[in-house]
Amino acid sequence: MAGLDPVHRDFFAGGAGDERTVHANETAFDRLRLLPRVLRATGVPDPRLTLFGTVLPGPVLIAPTAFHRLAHPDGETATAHAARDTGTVMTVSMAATTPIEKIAGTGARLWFQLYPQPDRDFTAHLAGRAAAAGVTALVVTVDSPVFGRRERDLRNGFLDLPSGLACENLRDPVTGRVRDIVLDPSLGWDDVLRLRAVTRLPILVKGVLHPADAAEAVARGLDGVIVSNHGGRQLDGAVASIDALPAVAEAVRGRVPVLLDGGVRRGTDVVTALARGATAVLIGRPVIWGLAAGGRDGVATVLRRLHEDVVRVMALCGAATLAELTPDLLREVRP
Ligand SMILES: Cc1cc2nc3c(=O)[nH]c(=O)nc-3n(C[C@H](O)[C@H](O)[C@H](O)COP(=O)(O)O)c2cc1C
Ligand SMILES: O=C(O)C(=O)c1ccccc1
Repeated sequence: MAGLDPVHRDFFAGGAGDERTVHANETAFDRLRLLPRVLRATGVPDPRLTLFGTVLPGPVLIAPTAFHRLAHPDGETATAHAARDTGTVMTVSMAATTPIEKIAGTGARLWFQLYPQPDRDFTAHLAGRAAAAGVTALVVTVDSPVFGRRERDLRNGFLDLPSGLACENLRDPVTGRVRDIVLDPSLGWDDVLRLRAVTRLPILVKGVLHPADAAEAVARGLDGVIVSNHGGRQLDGAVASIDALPAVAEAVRGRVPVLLDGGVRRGTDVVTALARGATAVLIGRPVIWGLAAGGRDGVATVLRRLHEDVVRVMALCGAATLAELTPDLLREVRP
């Protein structure tokens, strides 16, 4: 195995500023301890859930991450094969280095993430292209009016993909050239809602931390909320995802699914997030590390181990189903 180029490792691992939020996403779980129930005769727990009408084998999905071909030559195709092998959903990044049609050829369940582009026609084209390829939901990332200041990348001079790799889904249908991703500080709710007119797919907003924004998303008829600080890569100093979750779940009141990403590494983290009100979780970096270490099989191993761990932790907590993961199973302790 070639191993990751240290510059690319920094791109994947790193975050904004002092990486306080990167760190906080993981350490915030340390303050939350489980209060297990006993003698509940659960048998083997059932970790399945239904999301947008589809039964998934468990509550762990793949978060959108850019540039998989920097981690492994098979790139997003390998990740998608692993998603297919395990039955989970892969959220394909707008910054994928493989065309969505090729990723869809694996037969995996896919969602597609996008940043609405100032060129509205191109955004509509992209949503239509993803839908035509067979994705079953759109994820609109709303925490990126500008790029976070990623100091590792600045130090390393990592600015762009090496030649031979490109954001294949940004190919202009007319010119055939790959467009640059434009982050748009003028983006508003109306820009997200414009996607409603071009697709019947469920639309989730990703990157919500404030409960008022979650309430707004529901009020505007969006289909799901992803509590996320972009893995600490955007606003350094933003609250850890798991700490933003309770207020968001309270604001949403079960009207739409509330997903969470950021710092989820173990079955205990998954169970903690669900007990705090998440419907499901997504993982970002663990997928990249599995991909870099072993391609399709590496990602499948990460997904399978986490899945098995979730089932074990459910059993140890006395929970037969995900619905039994409730806030009474948690205690907050002093660090
Ligand atoms: C290398 C990398 C690339 C990412 N690219 C995207 C992206 O293209 N679009 C997006 O919405 N989020 C992106 N994210 C954020 C992830 O979707 C997710 O929010 C985050 O990785 C979750 O935290 P975790 O890595 O601690 O699991 C990226 C994260 C990483 C680490
Ligand atoms: O790295 C990221 O977090 C990210 O979102 C991204 C988006 C577009 C291109 C490269 C990275």
